[in-house]
Amino acid sequence: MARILTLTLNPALDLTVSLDKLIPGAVNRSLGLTRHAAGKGLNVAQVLADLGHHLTVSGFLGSDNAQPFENLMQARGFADAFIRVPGETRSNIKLAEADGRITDLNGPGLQVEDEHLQSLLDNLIPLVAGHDAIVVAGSLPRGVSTAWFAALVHRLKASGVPLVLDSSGAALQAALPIAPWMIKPNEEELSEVCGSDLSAAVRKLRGQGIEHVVLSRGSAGVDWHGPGIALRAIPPRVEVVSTVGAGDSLLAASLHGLLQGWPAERTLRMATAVAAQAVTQIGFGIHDREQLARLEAAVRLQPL
Ligand SMILES: Nc1ncnc2c1ncn2[C@@H]1O[C@H](COP(=O)(O)OP(=O)(O)OP(=O)(O)O)[C@@H](O)[C@H]1O
Ligand SMILES: O=P(O)(O)OC[C@@]1(O)O[C@H](CO)[C@@H](O)[C@@H]1O
Repeated sequence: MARILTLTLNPALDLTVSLDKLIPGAVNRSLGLTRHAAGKGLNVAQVLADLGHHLTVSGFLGSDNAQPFENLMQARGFADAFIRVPGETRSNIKLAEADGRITDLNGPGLQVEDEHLQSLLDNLIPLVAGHDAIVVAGSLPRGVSTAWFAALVHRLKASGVPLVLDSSGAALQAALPIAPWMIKPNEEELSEVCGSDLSAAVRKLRGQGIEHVVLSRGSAGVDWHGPGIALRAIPPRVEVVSTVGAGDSLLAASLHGLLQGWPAERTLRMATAVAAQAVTQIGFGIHDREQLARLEAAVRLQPL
């Protein structure tokens, strides 16, 4: 199995509040609260670990509330390469309604100073060569400029290790010209940075050297454009508990199939099933192999 490095510059404690129906401006009675150490790169790492890979996880972590993250890393056997920064890692609030609607309230994140940026580089760059793939995922905390981020992505790409990127807004925009090996935007993220003609955007991105564009389309499924690959996957209907992390699960399982050298159809079928399973749960990872096999059998694939 592969050694994979994930970078979560802006991790979060996900506080998921379950409630029947959200009425903004009213006193709402919740049904329950769950708390997970999370953030896109860490979520990806959990799915990859369940698929048998060895993980190193990096990014910035607030030293005042690092315990849940340290517990996760220890329980999962992740190599901890996070740089500690004074303060608290943000808490992101997810309001999960009974009909499956999710409202995200994501915080801005830690204040990162120049010394922490330097520590991250000093620590991360020597690690890169020992890995088979790098995943850079999520937003940027305060103090991390898009220019610094782009320079980092550039260095990671120059290492020659396959680089996967999942970000949004200005960070995504700044990193696209560097042409990561694979990107996984959702439709909204791609149209925000490339305009509303998504087919033209995908053609342009592929033309500038991005090998795999995995475009996630929520409950409508996934379009995957790659070398000799133009495939759409339509997931089976599932009972939605929380869509948080569905994109991370899709990315992780797609990377798994690619690293295993599987045919595109097998990879996309499995990744779509892993993502569909993710929406049936709060939290991250593959917990029910039988359900996964049933979901896989029910994924429909079409040429694009
Ligand atoms: N209701 C659903 N039923 C089945 N599969 C779903 C559903 N919602 C999402 N998925 C699967 O999860 C994938 C990722 O979802 P989405 O496009 O919402 O990603 P995302 O916005 O990056 O998610 P997140 O950032 O919350 O991880 C979709 O491409 C699809 O395969
Ligand atoms: O604010 P970002 O970094 O864009 O996204 C953070 C986040 O919403 O992404 C994950 C789901 O993909 C959650 O665990 C986490 O709270």
